[in-house]
Amino acid sequence: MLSHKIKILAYPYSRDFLSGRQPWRMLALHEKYGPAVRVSPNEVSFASAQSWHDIYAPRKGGEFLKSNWYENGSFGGHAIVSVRDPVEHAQMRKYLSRAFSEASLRDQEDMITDLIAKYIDGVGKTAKAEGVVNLTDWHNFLTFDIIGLLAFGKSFGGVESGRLGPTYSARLSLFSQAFVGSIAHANVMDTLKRFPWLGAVYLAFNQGWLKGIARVADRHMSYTKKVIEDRISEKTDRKDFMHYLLRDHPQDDDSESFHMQMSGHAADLVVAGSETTATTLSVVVHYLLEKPAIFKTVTEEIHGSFEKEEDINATTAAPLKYLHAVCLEALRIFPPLPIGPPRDAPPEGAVVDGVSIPGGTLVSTNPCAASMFSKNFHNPSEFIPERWLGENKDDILEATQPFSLGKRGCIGRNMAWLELHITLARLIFRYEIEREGQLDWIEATPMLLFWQKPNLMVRVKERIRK
Ligand code: HEM
Repeated sequence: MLSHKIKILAYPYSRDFLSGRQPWRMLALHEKYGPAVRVSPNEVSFASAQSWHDIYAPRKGGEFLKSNWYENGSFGGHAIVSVRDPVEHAQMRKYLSRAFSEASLRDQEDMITDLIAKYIDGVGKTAKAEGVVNLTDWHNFLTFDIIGLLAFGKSFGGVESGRLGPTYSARLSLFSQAFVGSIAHANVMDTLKRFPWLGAVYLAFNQGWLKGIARVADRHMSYTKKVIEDRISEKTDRKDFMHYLLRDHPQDDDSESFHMQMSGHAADLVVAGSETTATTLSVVVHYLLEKPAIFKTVTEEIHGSFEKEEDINATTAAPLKYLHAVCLEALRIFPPLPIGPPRDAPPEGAVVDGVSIPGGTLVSTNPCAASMFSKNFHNPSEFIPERWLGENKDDILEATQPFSLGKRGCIGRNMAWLELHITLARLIFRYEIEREGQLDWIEATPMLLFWQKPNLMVRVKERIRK
């Protein structure tokens, strides 16, 4: 039995999920009912620092494993993000870790910086030609290009063309269309699983639509597999992810299952590593434009630290304390992964944040709710980088865990930090940035598994350095 401490709600969880406002509805429920809320018959949502620890950190006894929600995606759940079996995952994580080690990141830094330099130039050129630039697009170009280059051996050509030009549309359009399709598929399947009876009725009336979505997901898989086969047969000494995966993967063969697994990893890396980083970049710029005093402080920090833009690299940008605090605050106020990563309670049950949870119950910590809960942060809707600097007795900082934690925590967080630090430091070093029009970021950003980001229209002008 679920502990008496939590209320049972007749809550239209999946309807909210499809409406795009689910993270904010979850926050409202937590504000009303507390840090543990039972959101569907077999599911409890949490919003506390302790729950992050209890559910996701390594623990003695049975673990909380990824739920069957992860099987909704493509490649049948046998790639790094979606695999559920802990033994299979540990094996994958071990050989993937080498592609994400400090040494590998150093090998990859030049490739990443080269794309960031193209992004910086491209933003300026577009502003000159068109007056305004949509930074949301440019952050997508940049982060998809970086992961494209590292995971597939080919950038999508976004920062080079700066528009849906022939190379870009041929590669990214197909991929992103397929990507969105596969996410929509995952979303619908998730909703149907929660309400099997309703699901059966729904499916009976919507066969064509569902088949359409499944076809797009299939296209995603075939396209990914083709690109990976090209990469596997390419002779190159480029130190991209595939270099390490092909070197360290235990199965040294040319079989269909080997190709499928490499394709699955590459697809998972694109999904996990591009949208999330692009969201953070846009959220940082949005809030800097909202808060001129904060923008001024971070600009002074960057200008006080560098003489030339080329001096900004992973080693020199990482110590910029205020910039780092700005990024942490962006990750708190708008967590890039908007859903609570779902886990099954171990068969013998467990205690999460003081609540007894029976075996098999679906649990998660909701990132938005935990990051914005008034019991965790003072003025939670205010963008205050100072929370992350010096002593802080007002906030429970561990309540926000944008990269999650434990064995299934983000393997790419060092790479994400590298991208955030260099990109933002170089952008702010080179340009004065002004907003064009108005934007309420939270209102304008629905969530459909990933955030559907609004346009971030800005004017940029090269700074004249004294
Ligand atoms: C700001 C940027 C990022 C954020 C906020 C973020 C967040 C997360 C979160 C919350 C998880 C746990 C997901 C879950 O339990 O379902 C995760 C896992 C993961 N992330 Fe990231 N991520 C970011 C960037 C990246 C990058 C750049 C890469 C790769 C290039 C990456 C690769 C992965 C992978 C492979 C996993 C699955 C790890 C495993 O299960 O062993 N992420 N990330």
